[in-house]
Amino acid sequence: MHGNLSGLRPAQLKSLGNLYRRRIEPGRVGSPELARNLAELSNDVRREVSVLIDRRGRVISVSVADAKAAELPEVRQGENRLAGFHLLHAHPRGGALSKGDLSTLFLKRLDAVSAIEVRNEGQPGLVHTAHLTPPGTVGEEEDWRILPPVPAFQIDEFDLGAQVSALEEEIARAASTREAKKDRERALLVQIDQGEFDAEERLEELGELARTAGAEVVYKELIYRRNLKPGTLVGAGKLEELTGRAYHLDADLLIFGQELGPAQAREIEAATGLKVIDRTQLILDIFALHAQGVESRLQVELAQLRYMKPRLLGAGAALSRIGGGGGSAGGGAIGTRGPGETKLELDRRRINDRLAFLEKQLEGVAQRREERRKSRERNDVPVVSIVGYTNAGKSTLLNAFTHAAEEPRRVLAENKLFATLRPTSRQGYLEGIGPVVLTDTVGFIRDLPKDLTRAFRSTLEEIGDADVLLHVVDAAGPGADTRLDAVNRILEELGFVDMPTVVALNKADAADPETLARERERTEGIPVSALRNIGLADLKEALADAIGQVQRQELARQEEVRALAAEWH
Ligand SMILES: Nc1nc2c(ncn2[C@@H]2O[C@H](COP(=O)(O)OP(=O)(O)OP(=O)(O)O)[C@@H](O)[C@H]2O)c(=O)[nH]1
Ligand SMILES: [Mg+2]
Repeated sequence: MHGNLSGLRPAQLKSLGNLYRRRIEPGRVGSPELARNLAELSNDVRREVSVLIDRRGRVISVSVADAKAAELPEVRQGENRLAGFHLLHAHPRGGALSKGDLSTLFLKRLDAVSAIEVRNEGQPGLVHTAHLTPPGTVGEEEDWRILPPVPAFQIDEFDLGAQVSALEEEIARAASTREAKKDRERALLVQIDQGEFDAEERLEELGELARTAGAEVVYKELIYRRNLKPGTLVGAGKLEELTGRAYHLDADLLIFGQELGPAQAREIEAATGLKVIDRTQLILDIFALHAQGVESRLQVELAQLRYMKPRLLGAGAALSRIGGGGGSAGGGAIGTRGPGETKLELDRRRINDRLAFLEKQLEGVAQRREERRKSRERNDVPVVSIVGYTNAGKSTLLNAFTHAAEEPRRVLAENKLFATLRPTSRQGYLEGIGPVVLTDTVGFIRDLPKDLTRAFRSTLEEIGDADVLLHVVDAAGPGADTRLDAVNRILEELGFVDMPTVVALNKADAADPETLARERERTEGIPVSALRNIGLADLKEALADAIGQVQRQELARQEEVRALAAEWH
């Protein structure tokens, strides 16, 4: 027996215990006799009394509590089933199904919930029953259907068994059509707005990230919260609402726009029954999908493991949560994909070994890269590093600049975030300068996850080798200025301050003229379209000027050194 039993007399406890002996006809809500018992008892103890009945008509649990607090076994019958039992309880003060009753029905996937109104003298009055509606119900329909109330002596007339079978069939049918269509994972997106000016843009960007990771975004919401709840960030009520939405939109993935702590993710997952991933996990997942070549794969795996390590510690549940997916970059569920061979199913001890191994491997790769860099330096060819926000058009611009329109010289450019992870250098030519090396590299994003920055350190450091930076901005998308600032902030964090920079306002063909003019004024950038070959001559001229200036400064410096040396001799 469960619930608040304090102050109950032995006789009352005995009567409650006797409820376990009651059996009803399978597939019915209850029997008139059981309804009478419950009403009497509830009246007697002046509290709600609940019984849980399984599909064979047996009472499996008795609680002196309302529906929300009633003891429910923690069984999940699989995605396509209901819980396999229904809740019957008595309201000592009368009244129909409460909000708590209905949300328990929904969240616990009960077969049904029924409330017996208790009249004076403990007589059972009307019985109110509700059951779930099929998933995918849209429009005005609620998550549940409330049946017309019946008097207690007719409680056994409703065919609950038939209703449950029909509903389960419906749920299974929806699931199998979805399976057959091989749909992409359907995701709900949530961005918490704490008053940031770019909250809207962040939600938009989260959508782009989700799309790139292969999810179908079926719902997005900006949730304003001045103060975050420690456990669930948004609070239990909001999570209930999201659970309902997910059910009707047939989604099972919930993506948060902010990084979730290990305990938070687990708590939100437990409350919603959905797979929960955060923005960092999503970005890591995209990197895992796009990683090609030894170095990028090592880097991505390192970043993933570092992110996961604290999330694996001390939690069996978390381990299965993260380890569930496939190991290949192509397959597997979003948030669980890993690069290369390694499945992300390592235990705590092996993680440390693997981390040490990856770090060592990367050191080796970085060293070889360093040697290559040195030999290039000796060549004295000026280097231009193309930097910018992800999807700004860096790779497209490199292709346009180096006339590398054909395979195999063409570098991959596509409408996906983080298409490029590996720095690629191409030889180009600038009038008045001669041959130059142009290097395309991994794109930036605001709040770049720290684990990624660390893992990609050697790749990012190469940016600093450039004589001139070519900062590519997508001038067509919303918030060009925020993205430009975000890139500058990251460059600063990486220690690249005061590097000679030329700004290219790309996608000018698609940009709104007003925005373009404003950005031009603000950044002294040069409008171009890498895709349509517009403005490239101007851009080349600006680059040549910048390189020329760097070279003149370098000459002057060498001159000074020579003069100093001459003085000393
Ligand atoms: N309209 C328009 N689209 C462009 C232009 N330049 C690039 N794009 C498109 O923008 C998308 C991203 O281009 P990429 O060159 O892959 O961008 P990136 O900066 O290398 O992106 P990441 O490597 O993912 O960081 C592609 O779909 C391009 O076709 C342009 O001048 N105008
Ligand atoms: Mg690229």
